[in-house]
Amino acid sequence: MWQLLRAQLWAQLWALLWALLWALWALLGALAALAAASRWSSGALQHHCKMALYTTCMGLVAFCMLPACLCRGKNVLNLRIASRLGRHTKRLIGITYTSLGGERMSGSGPCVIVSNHQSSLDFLGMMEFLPERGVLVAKREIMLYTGPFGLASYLCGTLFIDRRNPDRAKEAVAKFARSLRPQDLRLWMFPEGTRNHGNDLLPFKRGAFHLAVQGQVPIVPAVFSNYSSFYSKEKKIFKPGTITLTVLPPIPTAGLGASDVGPLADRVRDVMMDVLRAEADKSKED
Ligand SMILES: CCCCCCCCCCCCCC(=O)SCCNC(=O)CCNC(=O)[C@H](O)C(C)(C)COP(=O)(O)OP(=O)(O)OC[C@H]1O[C@@H](n2cnc3c(N)ncnc32)[C@H](O)[C@@H]1OP(=O)(O)O
Ligand SMILES: CCCCCCCC/C=C\CCCCCCCC(=O)OC[C@@H](O)COP(=O)(O)O
Repeated sequence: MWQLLRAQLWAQLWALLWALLWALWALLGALAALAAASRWSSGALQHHCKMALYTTCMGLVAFCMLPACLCRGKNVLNLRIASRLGRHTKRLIGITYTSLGGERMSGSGPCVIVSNHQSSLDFLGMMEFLPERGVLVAKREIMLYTGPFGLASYLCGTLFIDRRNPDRAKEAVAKFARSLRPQDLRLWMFPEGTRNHGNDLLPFKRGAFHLAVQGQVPIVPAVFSNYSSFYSKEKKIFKPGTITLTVLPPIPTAGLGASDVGPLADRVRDVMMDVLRAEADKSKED
């Protein structure tokens, strides 16, 4: 009797899971079709469809990688799975990536990569260019409030920052800095600390630079080209377009201490601003 009940329960669970998967599949197909069709209709519809498609794909990737991640446990190698699966989403939403100096990402050994942050699309850029043993920094809310994505981000060894508690954030940074060299990590961080849609850079937070100095690893500055001409959350546009990541030569931190962090951050911000300015001048000429 009990065995029959258990078998029935399993059968129901499987049926539910299959129904869920089919529903998701149908949802993805519908969103992709709408995103493609909306090319000829209002920009806002296209924006919403593509964003929904992007978020659903990332959620789905997170969901699908969970069994493998749970078996391996918390490990930065799990992020490779997200990168290999997640990067194909670019085709569905019409984004092409190119890079200049991309070989510097993995070639520099353990390092802190700092890049500008224009929108949530940058997560896709990170998946595209993720170096070997890459690991990300994220606000704590991502782990707490994004379901399977949050759990996957935890299992990928992400460094979570509690922005409402800077002392705790600094402690987490100092602890992580000690593992950069021993674990051969390339930590990718947004020194602006939040999204910035403009064609400039916000003042830099200091965490990334303390991390590099404490861990005695170089800083690798990387600049996503400004894509506000084809993607804008405010203007509700999301047309096809190309994003270029320019990776600059590593800036060493060997021998630097806490008092050097300010000038180091200013220097890195300056070289990144130069890239954005040069790109803006070039697109004016074209
Ligand atoms: C498919 C699914 C898979 C899942 C994959 C993974 C998903 C991941 C998602 C990825 C997408 C993610 C998307 C996202 O989530 S984007 C948001 C990500 N957040 C960040 O990247 C955080 C950036 N913020 C910082 O780095 C801040 O500096 C922190 C938070 C650390 C401190 O905040 P605070 O407000 O305090 O910062 P301040 O910089 O104004 O500095 C103030 C003073 O403190 C000094 N100070 C600073 N730091 C340190 C330190 N460490 N040791 C000693 N001192 C330190 C500093 O020198 C200054 O002093 P002085 O110099 O003026 O005397
Ligand atoms: C079974 C699957 C069901 C699907 C459900 C979908 C759930 C997926 C949830 C989340 C996917 C999000 C993917 C994009 C991640 C990008 C993160 C990001 O860019 O966060 C913003 C942060 O930088 C700065 O935030 P603030 O502007 O400072 O505040």
